[in-house]
Amino acid sequence: MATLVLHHVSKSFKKKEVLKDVSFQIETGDILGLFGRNGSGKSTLLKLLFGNMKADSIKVSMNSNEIKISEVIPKQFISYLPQDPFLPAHAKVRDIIPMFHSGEAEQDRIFYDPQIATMTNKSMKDLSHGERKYFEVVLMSYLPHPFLMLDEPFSMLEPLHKERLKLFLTSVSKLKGIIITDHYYNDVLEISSQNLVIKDGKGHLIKTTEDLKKLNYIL
Ligand SMILES: Nc1ncnc2c1ncn2[C@@H]1O[C@H](COP(=O)(O)OP(=O)(O)OP(=O)(O)O)[C@@H](O)[C@H]1O
Repeated sequence: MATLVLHHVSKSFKKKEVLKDVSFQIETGDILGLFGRNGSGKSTLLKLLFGNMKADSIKVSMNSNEIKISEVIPKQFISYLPQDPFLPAHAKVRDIIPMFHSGEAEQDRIFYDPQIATMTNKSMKDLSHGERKYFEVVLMSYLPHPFLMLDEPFSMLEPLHKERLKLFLTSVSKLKGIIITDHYYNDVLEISSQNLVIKDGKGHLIKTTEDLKKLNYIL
């Protein structure tokens, strides 16, 4: 069982204060849904936590010990799927799997996933947006990191892939804590155990779609 606590993160871009005060705590077994309108700071929050963008202030604890953000990647605390493509365009799916997973069992799980088995000979550039997303999520999910952050994993997925991915992420969450930000809020709410809306730079814990209305995320 692992616990990740983010205390009071803040970030401004020049005079624009995007995040003023956002905190949360997640544990193995949790799926945290992260919502907010376009430009509210969701992707920024994930980048600050991963360490590929510098926060103005941030405090993170892992299992009650404060950690440095610079430790997140080398110590394999959190894996992160960014919104934009990050895998080499000309590399084939079958060659990418062993780049991320040296264990035979993990490789086989990914190779023999029914959706991925049909694309192993294709290069990343030849996958559709939905095929690429599905592959990236599965690739990241089998990493050993106790926490996983997914930026828009459901974007452009066909309904069948989306349903499969929800089942898959629910099973992955038994072994790790997951943070998902996605505007497909109904899909996220279906599998999440906690939900946070970022509005005016602050985090608001919510429970229902009614709360999303109150925070002007939906009508
Ligand atoms: N590197 C940067 N330099 C300047 N401003 C930035 C930078 N990155 C993000 N921003 C600004 O910070 C704000 C938050 O951006 P962010 O991408 O985190 O929003 P988001 O909530 O993920 O939005 P969306 O739902 O559209 O993906 C936006 O106004 C954006 O323009």
